[in-house]
Amino acid sequence: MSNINLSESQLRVTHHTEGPILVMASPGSGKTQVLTERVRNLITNKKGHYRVLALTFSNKASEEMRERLLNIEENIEERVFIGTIHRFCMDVLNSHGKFIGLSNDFHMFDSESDRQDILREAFDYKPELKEILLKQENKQQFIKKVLDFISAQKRSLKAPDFFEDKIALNENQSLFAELYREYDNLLRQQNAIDYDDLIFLTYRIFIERPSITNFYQRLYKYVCIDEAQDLNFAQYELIKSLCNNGFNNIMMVGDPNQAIFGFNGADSKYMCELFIKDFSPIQIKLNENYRSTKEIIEFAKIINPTLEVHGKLKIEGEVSLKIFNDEMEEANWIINNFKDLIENGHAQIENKITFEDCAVIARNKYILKTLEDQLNILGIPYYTRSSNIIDSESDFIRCFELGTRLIINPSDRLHFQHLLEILNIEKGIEDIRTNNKMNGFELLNELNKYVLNDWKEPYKCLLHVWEILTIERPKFSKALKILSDFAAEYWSEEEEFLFLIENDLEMWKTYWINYVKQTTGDLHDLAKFRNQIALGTVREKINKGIGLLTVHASKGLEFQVVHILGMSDGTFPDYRAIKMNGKALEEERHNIFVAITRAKRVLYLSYSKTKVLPTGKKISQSPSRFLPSKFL
Ligand SMILES: Nc1ncnc2c1ncn2[C@@H]1O[C@H](COP(=O)(O)OP(=O)(O)OP(=O)(O)O)[C@@H](O)[C@H]1O
Repeated sequence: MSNINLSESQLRVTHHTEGPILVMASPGSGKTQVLTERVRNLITNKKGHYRVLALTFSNKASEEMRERLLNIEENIEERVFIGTIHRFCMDVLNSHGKFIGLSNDFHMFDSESDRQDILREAFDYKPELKEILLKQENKQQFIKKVLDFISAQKRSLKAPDFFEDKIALNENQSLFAELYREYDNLLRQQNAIDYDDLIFLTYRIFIERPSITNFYQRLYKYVCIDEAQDLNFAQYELIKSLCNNGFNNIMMVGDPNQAIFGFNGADSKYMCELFIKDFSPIQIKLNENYRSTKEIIEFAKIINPTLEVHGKLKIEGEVSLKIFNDEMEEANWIINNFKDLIENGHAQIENKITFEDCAVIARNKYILKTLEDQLNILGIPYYTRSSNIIDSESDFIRCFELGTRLIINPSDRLHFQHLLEILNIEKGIEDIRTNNKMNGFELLNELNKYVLNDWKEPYKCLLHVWEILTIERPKFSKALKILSDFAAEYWSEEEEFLFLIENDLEMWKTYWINYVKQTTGDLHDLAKFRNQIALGTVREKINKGIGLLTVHASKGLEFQVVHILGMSDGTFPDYRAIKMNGKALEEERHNIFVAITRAKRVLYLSYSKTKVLPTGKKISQSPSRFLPSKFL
């Protein structure tokens, strides 16, 4: 049991067991807290062989919930699935993907560049399509447009064949529909799926295979969904398809004022309107704020006048606006202020302040660049929370990584091509390319014949390692040790090169350790490991130093001191949203609302009167329209 005394309304939520429930609550009111406590109650108080499905919005939120629950029992995973909706879908597809034609060892093409390469291949496939691409003035933009279209279709749960009998399509729509079909065919030929497929294909399983849906309903007696205001159509329909046939122990928790994923098709109407219409849940509101000081809550009310919230902290706190001449002055002030707070403390914060208590939040990561550069120069610790998949930086480990992809999935032509590019092999491999009878290791072994001088020795080591990963159960740590020993000797004179390799190996070691921690002994499997990397669940969790966060990455977090920089019109709110107005501008208001409500005690906001654009042009800036006039 946690040592927090829950309020009466919070207890109503945590003690609720049967039937649907909707908890709509403001920032800092304890949504995550009650969700975790309810899961704890469900798994400790009830008897029977069921599990709880707790779906969170980010890996970070799952980790937090898992950590809070770990003190109940060690094998918490046996009683509850805690993870993102994408991770849950990955599990369903791993177990039941074959019922909709996926092979057991399917692979996820996780990066945007992989998707672009597949689409380029689709253009190459038919001369008439290639011609259309060649005619485009901005090919990159066109490719992006097609990929956005494909994503949008998958998010609307429309398969390529949806367009087949549609006579009314215009020329452009027919072209995009054809590209969608080709793109999906190419993915499947390579035994791969993309990120959007996770939801879409799982939805198909639940719709097309009632016996599987029924199995999940019996397994998971209770479904809990955090940050439900950010569900999109496909995610909502997926949850609904899982909870059909009278299964209704579903809980949604969220705050419509914090809906900030509109660009992803998310809309709080799925929680606020459709969930109510489809499930008739009991509704509980939590309106007490346990996080922030009075001044911060007052400021949040100015940004969002509809906010009904009662602050529980008696402390005043501080909110102030700083105006600077340029971005460099702004960055230096932030750094000096943090140094001062750490050295001398703050009247509104009783304990000593550490770098980890402080965060800087911006509308997007580019706004943080000047500050990040300065922190690097001064050697001040900071971390960012990027959602990007990090590739190995050294060619040697990148080859290792690409080879392991081929071991998992020999049909993966895309990454085979990337491997050829690094090894600089252009000719002579047609017979390997077209031979689809070889397994991954045989393919890599065959490639050995074509490896050129500089790569001969390193490739021999790679082959040895790949063989270990193929014939034994994956001894991943042993493989990394062999690579490390080889590199230390072979590149002993090339310090810089060796440094990159060691860094990459360190990263892979962490990934593997985190993966092993998350799975039970005999399930370790290279394909599943690769897919967890793609989902970001095994990434290194760094939170040492000052947090440098975008608004989206700051979701659900809290800090003693928050500094929001770049508070100029056009930056925050973003100029595109200003142009679009309406819903887009309203979502910007949600963004600023999320950012300010991360602060517990002290909140600084700032903007600079001038800014230098990437073109080198200097422009002047005016304060954000969201800043209250009493501040200016
Ligand atoms: N009853 C309570 N008494 C004291 N502290 C509480 C109580 N409920 C929650 N808290 C604390 O308040 C803070 C905010 O809680 P939590 O993160 O669960 O809020 P939230 O509603 O999920 O916030 P947000 O939507 O802004 O992310 C946490 O530090 C939590 O431990």
